[in-house]
Amino acid sequence: MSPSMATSRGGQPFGVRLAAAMEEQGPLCVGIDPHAQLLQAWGLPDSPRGLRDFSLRVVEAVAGRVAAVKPQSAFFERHGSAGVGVLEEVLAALGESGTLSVLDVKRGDIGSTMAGYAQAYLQEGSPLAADAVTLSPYLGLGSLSPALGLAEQNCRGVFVLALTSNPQGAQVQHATGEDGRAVARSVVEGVAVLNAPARAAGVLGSVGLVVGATTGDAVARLGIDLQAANAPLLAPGVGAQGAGANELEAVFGAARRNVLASTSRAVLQAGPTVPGLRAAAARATAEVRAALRD
Ligand SMILES: O=c1ccn([C@@H]2O[C@H](COP(=O)(O)O)[C@@H](O)[C@H]2O)c(=O)[nH]1
Repeated sequence: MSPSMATSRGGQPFGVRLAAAMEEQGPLCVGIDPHAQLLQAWGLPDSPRGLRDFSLRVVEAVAGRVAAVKPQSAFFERHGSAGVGVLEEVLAALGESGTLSVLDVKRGDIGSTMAGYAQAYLQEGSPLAADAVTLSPYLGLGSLSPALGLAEQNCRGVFVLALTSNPQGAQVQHATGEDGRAVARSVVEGVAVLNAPARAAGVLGSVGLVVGATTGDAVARLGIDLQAANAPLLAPGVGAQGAGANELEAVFGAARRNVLASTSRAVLQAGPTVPGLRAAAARATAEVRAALRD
């Protein structure tokens, strides 16, 4: 890591920085998901220029006002290299604003390929580096080691998919492994081991989990102890997918203080004006703060 970049994160692990941001701004992450329909609704072309206007307007509206912002890589990639260039600009703008970026790319692969992804998203100086990145453990949690190592080295974080917000996820995540544990439970327990040193130090770990706010009673039913994981819990599914305050409280229970609730369309639909977006983000923050913190 270059000394200047290390200094810019104050040498603080991602989990510590996220915990502070959630305390200060409230536990909300706003997603930047520039769907073609949203670009149209905002009166923007479905092109890299429209993508750029859209995304930088969201950054202007919410940076410094929410704990984190989560660009969805797919909506940038669909515009090819120009779209990826816009994603680089968005990540740079978030970095300059001091707002944590969570890049939603759900990467997972083997050995040297995973190391390549890790360098793309977690290496100092990479144009696509984010404060944290989403990862898929379905090639085995151990296959994520290159990303876990680089994230730790650079005070960045990861969010490992455990129980995703989509109903289809249950087919894989609720399945029982050879040891009798559900796959999702094995992932959570593996992450608990990774976060044990942070727990011993009395701070939130930097290896997070994705647990959808739409997952109903799955956490309890599968015998998952989220609190024991000492992990930041990224909770998509709030808003357009139907989850709200009640679902957040029911899904996360005693682990609710570690939750970063994530919503995209529910805020983005309030555009295209900056005040409109800001007001929607403030309403969402108040709702999730009441559910998770009060
Ligand atoms: O389990 C998951 C993991 C990621 N997502 C992503 O979050 C947003 C949700 O957008 P909304 O408009 O708030 O529904 C999107 O980028 C998904 O890919 C998820 O929904 N569930």
